[in-house]
Amino acid sequence: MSLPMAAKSVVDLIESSSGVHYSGFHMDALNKINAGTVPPTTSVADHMYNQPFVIGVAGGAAAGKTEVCNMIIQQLHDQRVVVVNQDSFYHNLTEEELTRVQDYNFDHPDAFDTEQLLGVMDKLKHGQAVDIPNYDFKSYKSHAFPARRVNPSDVIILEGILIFHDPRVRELMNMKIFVDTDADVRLARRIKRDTVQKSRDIGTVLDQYSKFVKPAFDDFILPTKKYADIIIPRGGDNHVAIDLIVQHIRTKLGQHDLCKIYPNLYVIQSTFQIRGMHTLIRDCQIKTHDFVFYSDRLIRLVVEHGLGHLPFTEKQIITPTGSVYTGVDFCKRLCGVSVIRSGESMENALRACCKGIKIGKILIHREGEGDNSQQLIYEKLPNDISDRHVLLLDPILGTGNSAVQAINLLIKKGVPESNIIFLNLISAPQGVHVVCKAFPRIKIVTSEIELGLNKDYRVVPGMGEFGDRYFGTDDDQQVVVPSQ
Ligand SMILES: Nc1ncnc2c1ncn2[C@@H]1O[C@H](COP(=O)(O)OP(=O)(O)O)[C@@H](O)[C@H]1O
Ligand SMILES: Nc1ccn([C@@H]2O[C@H](COP(=O)(O)O)[C@@H](O)[C@H]2O)c(=O)n1
Ligand SMILES: [Mg+2]
Repeated sequence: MSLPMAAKSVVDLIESSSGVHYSGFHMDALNKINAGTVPPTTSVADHMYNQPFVIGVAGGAAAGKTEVCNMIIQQLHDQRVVVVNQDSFYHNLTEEELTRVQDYNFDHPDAFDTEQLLGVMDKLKHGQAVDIPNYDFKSYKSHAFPARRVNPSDVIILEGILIFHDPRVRELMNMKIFVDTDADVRLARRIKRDTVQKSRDIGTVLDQYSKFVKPAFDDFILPTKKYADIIIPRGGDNHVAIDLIVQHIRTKLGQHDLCKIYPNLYVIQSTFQIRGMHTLIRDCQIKTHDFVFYSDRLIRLVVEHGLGHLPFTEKQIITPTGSVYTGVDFCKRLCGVSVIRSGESMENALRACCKGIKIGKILIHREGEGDNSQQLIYEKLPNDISDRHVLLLDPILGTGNSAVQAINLLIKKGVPESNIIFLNLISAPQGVHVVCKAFPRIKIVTSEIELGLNKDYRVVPGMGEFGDRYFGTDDDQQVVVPSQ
């Protein structure tokens, strides 16, 4: 698919994204677009997908790597996380090797099929599902059990004793963790695990340990500790380390690439609740009352987040226990401005948060579809707006043309650019570029960044004509349902 020049930079940007949600856009949607059943967008390339956040977890055998991975997964409960174990890529043994399995070194880098692992990671990073062998430690075979289907995810954890050994594998990782557990503890756990789970006798376990496991740890595993970004002593017992790691991953996942380019763009932290609400209101089949209910919930979150960016002053009060509480006082010089008509859907949430707030209005007419097709029709703003912080309300940022008109008007009225906070439910990258480039000091708060704009300059995946859907005037609206 060829791309217009203007859209290319957005595609490049999206390609390099480190993984926040692009409005639930997935490969099947891309396939439909390629098949012509969904209108193409101005910013879709064949290789567009979310780049997962890849975490490497290395450490000696029985150090607690799996335990650490499980704890990370549990704490990242609102993200799609998948673990890829290096064990899955053990080479199958030849008949001869099988007869003398006690002489086989399972702790040597050559025991693993690293090319296959790289192939799997390449597919996952390109948004494709993969089938990963399910290695059987008892029969030493990688095809004894059915393969495990792994879908592309927000976070991929690559776990294994020698996962830092090959530089090509290391390069895939955004974060490297080394689980550093005392050798005696590792040996004790290994004896227990191998005798109970693998039904091996203790003599065999100890022979393998002294012949291969310990030397390989010293020669190959320990030397990779230097590549780690984080070393976790005591493995899964180290709750502080796990908490810090999870916090870091959350920050990275929440940091959209656009946010890195434009520090004044704030995408609210995605949770299952937020994605669930987006799923509902984006659904073309939803009933008006549900659309309003879930839009209101999301709008409230955006408004609350936006209010958090207002300046504050310190305030001390006395609590009923007679204690002094040092808190903050809300910013009082504040008003809202809604862009008619969809912006009016955000007024209730603003009123609910800011008692008695003044709300002005701007009506911009969209004439034609291209650039510079907007016309200011009406405005009614508080007289003293230049002294106020302004929360500009428009649920959808598309091309950015209306937003630029509205912001220009506010600036003409004397509002300092840095006093404007633009609140959206969804924002197209194109609009973000246009607004942030024209007004680098305003803040944009949004709940999701969209894939882009279609040939009609409509936001996709989008949610249609927001005002019509919210105010129930969308009865005769055509809905394009992509064929399956
Ligand atoms: N913090 C811990 N306390 C007690 N036992 C643990 C702990 N972490 C792991 N284990 C046990 O030790 C064994 C090895 O842990 P595992 O996480 O599978 O290690 P690895 O994946 O590094 O080989 C398992 O049987 C596991 O249940
Ligand atoms: N057939 C096999 C294959 C591997 N091992 C041992 O497993 C250890 C790696 O797994 P971890 O979960 O502990 O990382 C490694 O030390 C191999 O010796 C085995 O015993 N049998
Ligand atoms: Mg393990």
